[in-house]
Amino acid sequence: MSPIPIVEIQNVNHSFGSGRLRKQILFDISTTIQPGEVVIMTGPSGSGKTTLLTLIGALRATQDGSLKVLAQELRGASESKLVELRRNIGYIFQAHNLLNSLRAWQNVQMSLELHSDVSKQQSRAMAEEMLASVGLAEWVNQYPNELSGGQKQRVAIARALVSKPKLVLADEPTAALDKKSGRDVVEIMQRLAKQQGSAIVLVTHDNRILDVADRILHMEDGYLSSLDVAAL
Ligand SMILES: Nc1ncnc2c1ncn2[C@@H]1O[C@H](COP(=O)(O)OP(=O)(O)OP(=O)(O)O)[C@@H](O)[C@H]1O
Repeated sequence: MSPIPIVEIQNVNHSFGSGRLRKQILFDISTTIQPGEVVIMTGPSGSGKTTLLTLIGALRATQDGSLKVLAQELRGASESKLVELRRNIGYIFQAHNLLNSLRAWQNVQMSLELHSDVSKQQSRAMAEEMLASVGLAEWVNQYPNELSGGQKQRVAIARALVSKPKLVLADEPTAALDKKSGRDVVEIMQRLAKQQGSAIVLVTHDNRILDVADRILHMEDGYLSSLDVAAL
């Protein structure tokens, strides 16, 4: 029996605006993402990548077609279902939104607070362990302002992964990083995804990291196609 897909998208269309200003951005998108898969989405600016990522992340309403995440249909789902689902998704977005008044470990611990089955003591230990696994064992007590861009991004990754989400969505996670930090960051994500059996969907313009992908999806003018990884 094949595993239950993490993401199942069928014939999704998406438009912004209404009336004469209505503009279709996504056209007939279909794809399936399996547990443990690292999927990279590339494509020119404005082609619709972030729109699709936010649809998958239950951050905007699915208008047309079917979009299932962790076997839950998002189209027509109630807000409470969507809130529940979002707890199972790790988000790593470009502006890492760390809270400057909190230490690194507290920023990571925050995302465990939604999980009522974890005690404060446990969640601190889990946060510190996750920071260690992204190479920040010595930095758990620092505030974001005391960290470099690459280190902040690693804190954001630790925060997204500490609750072991089944799905991780990352929008340009390496954009602000130098070559080595960018490489480190995606390799950490890849390793943790494989260990935890999570799926990762990563939007990037950064050609240097394409080799971490199991599959590359290319978006062009709102249409999605698969690129052959072996041919790259
Ligand atoms: N809230 C919105 N209202 C209206 N149009 C929008 C909205 N969000 C995005 N768009 C438009 O949808 C199109 C696709 O945008 P999207 O951000 O998905 O592209 P992208 O491929 O992620 O681009 P980039 O690589 O520059 O981030 C663009 O033409 C954009 O202007």
